[in-house]
Amino acid sequence: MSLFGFGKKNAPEPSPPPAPPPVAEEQQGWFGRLKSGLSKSSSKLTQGLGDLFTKRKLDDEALEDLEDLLITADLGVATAAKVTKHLAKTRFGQDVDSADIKQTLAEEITRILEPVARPLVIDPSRKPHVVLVVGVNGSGKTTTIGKLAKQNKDAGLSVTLAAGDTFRAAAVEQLKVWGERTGCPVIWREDGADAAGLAYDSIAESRKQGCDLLFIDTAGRLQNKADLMAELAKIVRSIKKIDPTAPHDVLLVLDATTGQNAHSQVEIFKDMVAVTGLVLTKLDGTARGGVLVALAEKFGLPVHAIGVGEQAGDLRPFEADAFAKSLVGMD
Ligand SMILES: Nc1nc2c(ncn2[C@@H]2O[C@H](COP(=O)(O)OP(=O)(O)OP(=O)(O)O)[C@@H](O)[C@H]2O)c(=O)[nH]1
Repeated sequence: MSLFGFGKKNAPEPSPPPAPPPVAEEQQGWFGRLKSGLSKSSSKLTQGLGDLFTKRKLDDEALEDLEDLLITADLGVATAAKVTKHLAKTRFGQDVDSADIKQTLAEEITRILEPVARPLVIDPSRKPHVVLVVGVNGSGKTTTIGKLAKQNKDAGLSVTLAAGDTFRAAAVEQLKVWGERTGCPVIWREDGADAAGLAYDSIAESRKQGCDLLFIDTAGRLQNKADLMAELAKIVRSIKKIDPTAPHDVLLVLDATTGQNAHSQVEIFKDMVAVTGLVLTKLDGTARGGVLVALAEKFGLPVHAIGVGEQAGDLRPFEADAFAKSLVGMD
């Protein structure tokens, strides 16, 4: 069973996987990494809460201060209003301290995140299950593909990578490095080749090889929105010519350090292509991790995975409760 929750049918007998670490140890390790990854985001909130609520009556002024703090922590106006409204209903007039607020905050954030915390489900019987990966330059698309390829390969699936960013030789090279690292074949063309043609060929080739899962990387030049839109539309048309049911997933990779700018990226890409889910990267390098909560509240798109570092193990399925607790700095 993969970390990303798929089942495998008609597979050749896999070699026995290395013994996994005990579940508790493994989860603790990830929770520790998640917590330290989100420490910049959580310390902003924790410090703010500590300053506001040493011991304080929850009156209108306190609620207003809290709402402002949540907005500055990138949780978004709607989420901040929702959380403070809930607190006003349940605790108004009571003496509260920062631990009380953290607890309630974590519960509210979990409630908001739970509906969007959904793993990427791969159906290997599609041969291949096609995942188109989109996002602006530098958001972490190629790295995310590499990490997902490794995890799925380790789980026993055959995985192919297609270097659809045919404009940047460096992007193709980077994907080839991940291909070598993970032992996954990479389908690529010379600079400037037609990305839509490459996408078509990569499905044909994956079919021929009986490959379970295909990731198609794309260029993300937002400098010219019309060109990018035309290119993505052409890629999707081309994919559908060979498999009308594909792409089976369209992942939008967002760099969390861009904070509120992530909202406009979702709007723009949703206009261009039918985005089915999000991956948020670089949550380790930012104090703006709260933006994930605002995105969940606003768009309701599934968040499949989050990245808290550059190593393959630093991308994991998104879990609402662990994220909420880490974000508010709880153990
Ligand atoms: N700290 C940190 N760095 C990350 C994470 N994910 C990706 N990166 C780094 O971000 C940089 C950009 O990632 P890429 O995968 O090249 O991004 P891209 O979207 O493919 O970029 P283009 O190829 O320019 O379109 C690389 O240096 C990655 O190592 C993460 O979760 N945390």
